[in-house]
Amino acid sequence: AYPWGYGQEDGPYAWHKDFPNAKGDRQSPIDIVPEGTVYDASLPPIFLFYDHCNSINLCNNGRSVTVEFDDTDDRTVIRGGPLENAYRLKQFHFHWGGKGSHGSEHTVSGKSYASELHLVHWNAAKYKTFGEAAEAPDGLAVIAIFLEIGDEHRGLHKITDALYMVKFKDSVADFKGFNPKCLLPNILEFWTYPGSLTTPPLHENVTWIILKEPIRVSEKQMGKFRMLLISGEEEEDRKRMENNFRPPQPLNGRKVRASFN
Ligand SMILES: COc1ccc2c(ccc[n+]2C(=O)c2ccc(S(N)(=O)=O)cc2)c1
Ligand SMILES: [Zn+2]
Repeated sequence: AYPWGYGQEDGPYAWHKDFPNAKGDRQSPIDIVPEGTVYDASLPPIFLFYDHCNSINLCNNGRSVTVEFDDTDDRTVIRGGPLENAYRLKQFHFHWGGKGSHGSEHTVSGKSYASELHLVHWNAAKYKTFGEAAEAPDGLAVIAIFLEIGDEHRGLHKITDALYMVKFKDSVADFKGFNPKCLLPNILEFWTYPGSLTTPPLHENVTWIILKEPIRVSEKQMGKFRMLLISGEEEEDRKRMENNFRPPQPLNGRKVRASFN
């Protein structure tokens, strides 16, 4: 398949050549303008049933670092918010910058955050596998959490202390027993809108749920993400994994609803 990335030649501005969805009318991320969102009092709160969740491994796929979950039963699901039924957690991953406060994919009134965490869920009530859901119109729901620089985050330590195990592209390491509930902010107020995957294949089948409250992580913790490489162990020119974010895309009249006033 077309080797896409985030560089000058293979980055977001070139993806349309192999992934026509890139110029679709419901692409993600977007710039969220709070004054332009609609407060929807009928939106139920979002519920994360993560108590029996268990992570399996940590992977460096050359574009991001992901923590994969056992999604063979309904032990780790989200419900409520804009969702018609339960969506099952499949993986989470991050997008980040090279330094400072750039790195998030969604922005709020043009403000970027240092990083953005995506908790990727699939509609297990209607589809049998993630792959099937990933091709279906109501297949995916992603919860996005902004990371800003501040004190170190105790929950994130387990991840940043394990990143050295997956330094190179296509490396995988055991990573069991991690529960991402510890990465949630205190308040689960959110914006929601219909969008897409923010990486190829850019499928336009994602219900986005963006938490308004960021979590704080230290510069040192962010630095450990930037030590990851997009190059494989055997390659001589080592390239860092950083700035793996897609810029905001046209809203095209989509409605962004807010769960709060
Ligand atoms: C053929 O169908 C697919 C579907 C999904 C694929 C994928 C390849 C890479 C990542 N994924 C993903 O699972 C994926 C990609 C992007 C995101 S994001 N950044 O949360 O929008 C979430 C999940 C292929
Ligand atoms: Zn993502």
